[in-house]
Amino acid sequence: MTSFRKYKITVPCSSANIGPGFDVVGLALSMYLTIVLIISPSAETPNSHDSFNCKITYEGEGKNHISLQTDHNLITRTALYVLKCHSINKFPSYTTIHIDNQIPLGRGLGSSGAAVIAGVLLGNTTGQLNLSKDRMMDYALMIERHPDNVTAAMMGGFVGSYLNELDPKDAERVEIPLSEVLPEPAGGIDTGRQPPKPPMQIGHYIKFGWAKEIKAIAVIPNFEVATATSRGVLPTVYPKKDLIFNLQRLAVLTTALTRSPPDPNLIFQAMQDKIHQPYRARLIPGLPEILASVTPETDEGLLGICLSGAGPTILALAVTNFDSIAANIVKRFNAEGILCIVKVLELARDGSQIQEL
Ligand SMILES: Nc1ncnc2c1ncn2[C@@H]1O[C@H](COP(=O)(O)OP(=O)(O)OP(=O)(O)O)[C@@H](O)[C@H]1O
Ligand SMILES: N[C@@H](CCO)C(=O)O
Repeated sequence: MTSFRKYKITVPCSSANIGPGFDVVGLALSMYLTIVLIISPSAETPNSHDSFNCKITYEGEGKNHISLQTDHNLITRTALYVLKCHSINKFPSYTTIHIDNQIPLGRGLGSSGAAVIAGVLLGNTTGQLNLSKDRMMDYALMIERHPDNVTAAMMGGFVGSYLNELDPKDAERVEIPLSEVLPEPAGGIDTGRQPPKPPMQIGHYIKFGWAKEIKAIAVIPNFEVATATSRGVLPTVYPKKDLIFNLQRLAVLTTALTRSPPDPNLIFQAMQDKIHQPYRARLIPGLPEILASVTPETDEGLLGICLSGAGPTILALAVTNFDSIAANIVKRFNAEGILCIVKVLELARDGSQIQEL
């Protein structure tokens, strides 16, 4: 019989790209997705758990539209994928999952990356699989195929990562619940076959330093841009000069952000991008004007400014004057008729955590 077990899973939000590092760098920040997991020998009420032995409750961002159905919800679909790779088709009876999500959805703050990481941790814990964080990353990378958000959310801090190329046979298996095909449950299809275990060490990462005085101001508009849409507007081929532009800046940026005191002139220029932000401007009213007009000259304390992940959130890195920098960005969005909320966030150094309660 199952013994009573209770855990808390905590996963930070993340901001990917930081200007030139498209699909390469991610920054874990202090806003969290939290799950309280209870595995109990009995159910409080009869029939409260579904055919996967699971009951989900939810509060916070997405409360009114995130599916609580175990085979649709990204967190539990991911956990089921991890379990099925180990020939386990259900959660242990009776599993109750309470999700508290503070990360706004579809705003460029890594909500799906956090959900995928939470799901992998959930699968590992419920299946008692004892996977290491490095091995769990392989599962996360099979689902979210760009490593920037998931690596930051799992490992914490400011990270750079690259992926090994997947064998097309592994990449195309329909049992894998790809995060960007949501909300349609087109991935994670139950074919009766065991899904493929990910190859070992799909991803490789390195944690950079981070100057302790730098905080991240997230200006979060009140509309969503799905990552799939925001990737859909990008070209498939780039001019060589634009790639060189980004590579030069990224090489400087990863070290510039470790230096105390940080140099605003170096960082502001090193956060410029020609690979994704210009193309995404048509999805985000006011974006080019905001990125060009909020500078270290106009706003003392500002180091650099960029689109957070796939947008529409604007991320400003700064050392002082957080409120006035935020107000300046909000004012420019307001002029486009867009309301925003603001969060001043710290680096989340530790990444995802699981704690037995
Ligand atoms: N806590 C959650 N529980 C279940 N599903 C979630 C959760 N958070 C996000 N998702 C799923 O991920 C989708 C948002 O993912 P999307 O990749 O479009 O944006 P994002 O991850 O917030 O932004 P970005 O990837 O640019 O940082 C949501 O619409 C939802 O389907
Ligand atoms: N690097 C990704 C992050 C969003 O998930 C992008 O910009 O599309």
